[in-house]
Amino acid sequence: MAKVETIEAKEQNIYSKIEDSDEIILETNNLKVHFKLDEGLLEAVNGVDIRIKKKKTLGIVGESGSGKSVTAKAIMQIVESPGQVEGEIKFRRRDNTIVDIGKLSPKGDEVRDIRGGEISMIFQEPMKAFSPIHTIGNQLIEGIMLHVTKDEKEARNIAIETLRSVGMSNPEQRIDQYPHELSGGMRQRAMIAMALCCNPSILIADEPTTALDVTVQAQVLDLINNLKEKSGSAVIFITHDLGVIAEMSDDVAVMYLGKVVEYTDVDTLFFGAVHPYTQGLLRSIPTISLKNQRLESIEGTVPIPMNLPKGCGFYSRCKFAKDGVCNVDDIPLVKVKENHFVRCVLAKEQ
Ligand SMILES: Nc1ncnc2c1ncn2[C@@H]1O[C@H](COP(=O)(O)OP(=O)(O)OP(=O)(O)O)[C@@H](O)[C@H]1O
Repeated sequence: MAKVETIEAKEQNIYSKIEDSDEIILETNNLKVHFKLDEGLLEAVNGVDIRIKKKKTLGIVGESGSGKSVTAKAIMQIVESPGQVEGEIKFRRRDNTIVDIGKLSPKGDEVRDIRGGEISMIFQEPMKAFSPIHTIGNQLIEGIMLHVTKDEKEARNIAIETLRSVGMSNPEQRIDQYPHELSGGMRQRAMIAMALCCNPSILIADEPTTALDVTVQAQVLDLINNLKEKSGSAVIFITHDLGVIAEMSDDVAVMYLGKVVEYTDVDTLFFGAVHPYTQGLLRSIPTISLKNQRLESIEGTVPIPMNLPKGCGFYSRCKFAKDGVCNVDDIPLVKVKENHFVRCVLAKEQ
């Protein structure tokens, strides 16, 4: 087992920084999103550091409630009230200037310019992305005219070509249809077209295939992979499904209770995971060789991130948890080897 360096990751400057690497297009540093509720302070995202690299996909995986979607919403500056965002969200704009999205006004011009134009998002449910009272074309053209060209005819042509590129048949006619007139798979394609029509530097896909049947799911995943190759965009792919992570990701951040608990490249994740939570997720994937055996699942559920005790967030569900060791202080993310970081005090013993 690799030797664990027990110095806090950040102190060692384990990640290269956006200023030092042309490869990095977005980085978050100590990103926090808290909701002040009547019941107490809900710490949905609690100190997340991620790096998004050009032409690469970062998969974010974890069970429901681990803070994946709220992390994405913070990057887009679309966290609902009463959410408060803290920490840095440094983004390399097309002109190579670096802005801290977290410091921009969520309703200001610069955020609007970035959102939809340079960073765009696709959701699980396409009806969320479309207005039901306007045609697909009107909605695509509006975005293109805001970010790409003021010429309506040119914008319509770009919209048609983008619909064609995502595999929409008959785009010249489909463009004038309303969202409810399209099938689920076609609506998903239209939403991807809307996200891509301005050629974003980053595409955030939040469980984009969960609601689709298996064949359409595979087509949509292929589409995202192909478009990444063609357009050079980076992708943040959010899912609870490790099978999809294997297919889509270059790097992976495993999230639990608002924190990244393991961060590494996709091969190391599948063949050398160290965190007990990641290992539990891996044991719950069905495989052909395990066809007749019971799958293990991680007992219990992700707690609500409110009034949390000190120590490891996974303590209450961890098979290896040690009283007096894991429940004393907050656990830092440590480097186990190059490009592999784990938040577990027992990582060394495993
Ligand atoms: N608008 C909000 N107000 C209050 N709490 C919220 C809000 N949005 C999210 N949360 C809480 O923040 C935590 C993280 O939620 P989030 O949606 O990011 O989880 P997730 O990992 O994306 O899960 P899922 O896969 O179910 O979407 C959860 O406890 C959730 O209940």
